Amino acid sequence: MEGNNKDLVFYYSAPGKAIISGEHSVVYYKNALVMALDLRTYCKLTLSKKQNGSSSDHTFIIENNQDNKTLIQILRLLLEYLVSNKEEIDFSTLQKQFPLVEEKDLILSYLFLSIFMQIYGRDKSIEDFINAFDEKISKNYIIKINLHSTLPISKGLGSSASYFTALSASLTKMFMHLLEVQELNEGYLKFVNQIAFNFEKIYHGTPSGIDNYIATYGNLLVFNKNHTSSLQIDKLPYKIFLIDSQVEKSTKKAVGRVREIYDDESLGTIGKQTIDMIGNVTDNIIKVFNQSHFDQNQFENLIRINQSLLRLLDLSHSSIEDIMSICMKYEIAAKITGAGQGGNCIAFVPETYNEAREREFIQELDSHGYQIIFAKLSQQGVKEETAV
Ligand SMILES: Nc1ncnc2c1ncn2[C@@H]1O[C@H](COP(=O)(O)OP(=O)(O)O)[C@@H](O)[C@H]1O
Ligand SMILES: C[C@@](O)(CCOP(=O)(O)O)CC(=O)O
Repeated sequence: MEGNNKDLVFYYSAPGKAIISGEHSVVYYKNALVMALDLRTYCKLTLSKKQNGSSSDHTFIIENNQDNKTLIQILRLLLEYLVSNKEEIDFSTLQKQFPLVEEKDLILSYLFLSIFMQIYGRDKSIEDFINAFDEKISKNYIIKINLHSTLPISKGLGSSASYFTALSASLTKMFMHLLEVQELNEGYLKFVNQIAFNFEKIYHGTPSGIDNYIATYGNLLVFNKNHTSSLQIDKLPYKIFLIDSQVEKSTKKAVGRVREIYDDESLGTIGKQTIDMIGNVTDNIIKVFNQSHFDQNQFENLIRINQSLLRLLDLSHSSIEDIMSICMKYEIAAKITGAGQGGNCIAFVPETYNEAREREFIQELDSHGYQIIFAKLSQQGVKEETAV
């Protein structure tokens, strides 16, 4: 927390991710191997004291680089609605209550108030909540939110989780400060991870939780819906190329398609077996990482098998197939990363790969119109940034 001119700044960032193996099967309680990327979403909250006599209309301002927009004043109405409803509210019910509010504004307000209410304490009365909200926040402060990201959005690299995690991290610290809460029962990171997970559900329906987990904790992790562990590896023996298929994808749709195949009795157990095999491939990849000698050949075979299995689940696309055939031509192991049907592919270019051939590979992808991001593993999950 730093500030100029008496403003207080709460500035946090969270990374995106690339799934090395185990997308989709992770939804079915299999292990997944996931790495945090050095591409992040940054959320800077600036808390300024209101001048005497200023109206309370500008409690909440979202600053984008060019575009300044005041969030509509639904916060109080939303707060009244939330505190008067004791059951868990699903987002579609909430949307019906506030039909005139744009989805993204409603999500942001809901996130803001969810964190406020949890930190203030669920056992308080409606009046307590409203008074605390007015006294500690809306009467006294203007909160500016500045968000920016180095992560491509909606491309299978976990932008939504990185966004929710960075935002939750900053808002949590801000409310802890405003409500004079020193510590959270479950601990700060666990709290942030849980909030980000709840908001991922709004976008994705039934997310496994992998994206928010890696955004919170960073590093290279074996993630399972029931447990997680980190893998200690200083450096991958590969350069990571993230290749954008330029095709829009929807995680909800892709996860739904896999569910259809999984549940389709006319297909027998093909769906289930494919998910089991992806789980198996992932466990074998994890073994490769745990061995004292990293067996590149075995790793690359497993990545190719993984891609074939994802294809079986209808997660490919003609552009993805095109990328795969270029990778095959250059003998580079690659697969979809994230939900598939579009978005990004991950290609593993060995550190020892011939440089001239690597340039040709890049040129060929480029000539087909595919953009590449060269990404690195990030050890760090959510972290405080220095305000300038
Ligand atoms: N920096 C950001 N600012 C605002 N919204 C964001 C940002 N990053 C992600 N989002 C939200 O997340 C959605 C993308 O979610 P999703 O399709 O799951 O992406 P990804 O594949 O990157 O995880 C966007 O449509 C947007 O609503
Ligand atoms: C397909 C899935 O395994 C990963 C989705 O990743 P993304 O939303 O494409 O970044 C879904 C999940 O784990 O929730």
